[in-house]
Amino acid sequence: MAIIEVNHLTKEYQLGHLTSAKETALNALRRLTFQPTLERERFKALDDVSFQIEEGEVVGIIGHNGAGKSTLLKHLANISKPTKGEVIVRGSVAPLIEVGAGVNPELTGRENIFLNGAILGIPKRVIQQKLDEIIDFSELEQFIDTPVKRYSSGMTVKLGFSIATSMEADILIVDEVLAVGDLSFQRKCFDRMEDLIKRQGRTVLLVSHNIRQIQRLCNRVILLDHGVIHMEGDPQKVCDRFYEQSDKKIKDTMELSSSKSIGSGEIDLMELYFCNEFGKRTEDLTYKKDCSIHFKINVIHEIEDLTFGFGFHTTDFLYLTTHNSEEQINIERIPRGITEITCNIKQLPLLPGIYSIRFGITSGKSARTIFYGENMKHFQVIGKIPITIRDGFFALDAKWEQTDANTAAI
Ligand SMILES: Nc1ncnc2c1ncn2[C@@H]1O[C@H](COP(=O)(O)OP(=O)(O)OP(=O)(O)O)[C@@H](O)[C@H]1O
Repeated sequence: MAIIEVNHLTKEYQLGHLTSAKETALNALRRLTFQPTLERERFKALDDVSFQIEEGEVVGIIGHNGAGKSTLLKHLANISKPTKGEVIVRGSVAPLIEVGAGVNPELTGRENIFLNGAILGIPKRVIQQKLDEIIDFSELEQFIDTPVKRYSSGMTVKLGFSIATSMEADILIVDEVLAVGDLSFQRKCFDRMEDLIKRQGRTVLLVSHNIRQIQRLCNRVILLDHGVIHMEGDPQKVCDRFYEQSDKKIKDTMELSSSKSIGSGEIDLMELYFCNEFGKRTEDLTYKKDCSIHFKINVIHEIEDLTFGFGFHTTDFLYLTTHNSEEQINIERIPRGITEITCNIKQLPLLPGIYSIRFGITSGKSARTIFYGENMKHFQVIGKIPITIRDGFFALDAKWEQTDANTAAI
């Protein structure tokens, strides 16, 4: 029998408040005249969600902000009640939801350890045995007899995590906590989670925006989108879908963002577009395929000795290429009117993701700026790459070889 069963779970919240004096007065009048009052708009944070989790499974829940992840965990931890549907949990739950959840601010760290143990039905004697280890892991020896309300949020999470992961509940529910606290503590938490999962075979539900962590720790992933299960199953496939969704979202919002440019007024950039390896206009470039970038300019005054350059940058302005080497071209003279300058790129080395372009034109040895713009055009690089090279921006065209084999040393 599944350890967790979620059947047609729906959670509705009410949107906004009836705060305006007019609305309040109108409702009073309606009540007096026995008419129905104005209702606040309702919306579904979870909409008919069903799934099951077997004992020993490690399930990741991912999705964009507001997708319903925390709401779902709160129902599993019995902190929230469904509007419709049911949640069946066959075992004890150690929830680590929201900073400090499960931790009472009025009590000291030590008292909280006993309180949490008692809630999970763990005998005092057993908690006593675990006490040193919990305090040691939390790195809070000095403050363990201080009320938690005097702790920083990072300290509260350290305490909460140490308690939740030491109590040996059947199910551990963790919301985003691995991203809190200092880096060395995050590392420790991650190692402990791996230990709980791999060595102890605990059932774990994990919410995180750190998709890499989810992929590494979980054997199943649920992708939530606007309160419904968008996809569920193999971590790599589901996380790939999430990356695709995120890339598209960034691209959609990017197209609305404006570019920044300065210029002397002698030249205008009229159009910037890409072509694929077959010379066809495209919005998306493909990793490791040839492509070209086309700059259509309007020369208002004839200028001599021009240098054109461009570079790629990330959407948060990390420059990935300089624009003073191969990305440059010198042109002696361009007449007035519309001209197109094209740069051909062999086997685009940018890894799949969203990028943008900066573009500049200078004149003469002094490199007088004629035009310079950043964020001129956002584009997506697509292509299949192994999941292991998801981070970084470039793939080097490199080959390994063994250049020396010294067998004598063995
Ligand atoms: N108590 C509440 N009252 C009203 N709306 C709420 C309440 N709690 C959550 N919501 C709304 O429900 C939706 C889902 O919220 P939830 O916190 O579950 O999302 P999430 O996927 O965990 O998001 P995030 O990644 O930002 O933490 C959001 O639109 C949120 O504003």
